[in-house]
Amino acid sequence: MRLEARNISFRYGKGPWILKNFHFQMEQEERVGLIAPSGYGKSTLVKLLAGYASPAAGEILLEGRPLPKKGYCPVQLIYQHPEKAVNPRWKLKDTLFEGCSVDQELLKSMGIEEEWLQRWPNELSGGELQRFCIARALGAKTKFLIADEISTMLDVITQAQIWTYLLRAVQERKLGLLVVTHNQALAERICTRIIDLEAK
Ligand SMILES: Nc1ncnc2c1ncn2[C@@H]1O[C@H](COP(=O)(O)OP(=O)(O)OP(=O)(O)O)[C@@H](O)[C@H]1O
Repeated sequence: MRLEARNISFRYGKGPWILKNFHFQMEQEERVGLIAPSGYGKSTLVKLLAGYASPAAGEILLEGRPLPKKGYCPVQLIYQHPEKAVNPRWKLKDTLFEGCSVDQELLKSMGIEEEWLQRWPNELSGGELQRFCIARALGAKTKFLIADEISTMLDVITQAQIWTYLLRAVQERKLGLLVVTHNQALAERICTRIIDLEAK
């Protein structure tokens, strides 16, 4: 299965063009690293790829078709700040089961303790909360995962733990993985291909 941005252009309102006639494609078998200096449009591109925004021109295609307009999106985006990606007024069990059902085995494999489900988001550490967000993104219909600077705010031990869990899930479920990072060493370690937007 292929995820593709075909000749897309995008700008916020009447602002400058962030992406102009831009092409990107990756296969489900790939783990692609996307690197570029701050402000180059990495987060904008992944928002478009996951269907959170639409390009002004061009198309986002999954296996040659537009992303579904309703229901579960097979391209799931995980953000840098997990606390901004969950509703602070919902207990974690409600957040987790909002989009799709998540099986117990998956929770266990992500190191999520059942008791945590009864807690509020601010009662978990950043690393624990990020694991929730990853588990939430791993619905049965997910085909591509996009990780947008997901470990930047975490200490190195928690970073290693997060990537171990995530890469195991990607391998087991044969998901495509797109990793947005400023960390070239991380990209080289986990990715099968690296795209440098600055060099494009
Ligand atoms: N909601 C928005 N409204 C207006 N401009 C925006 C918005 N979000 C981002 N931008 C602008 O779009 C450009 C690209 O931003 P984007 O966040 O995609 O870059 P990035 O490469 O992910 O940067 P970083 O590495 O710092 O996260 C920046 O100039 C930014 O100021």
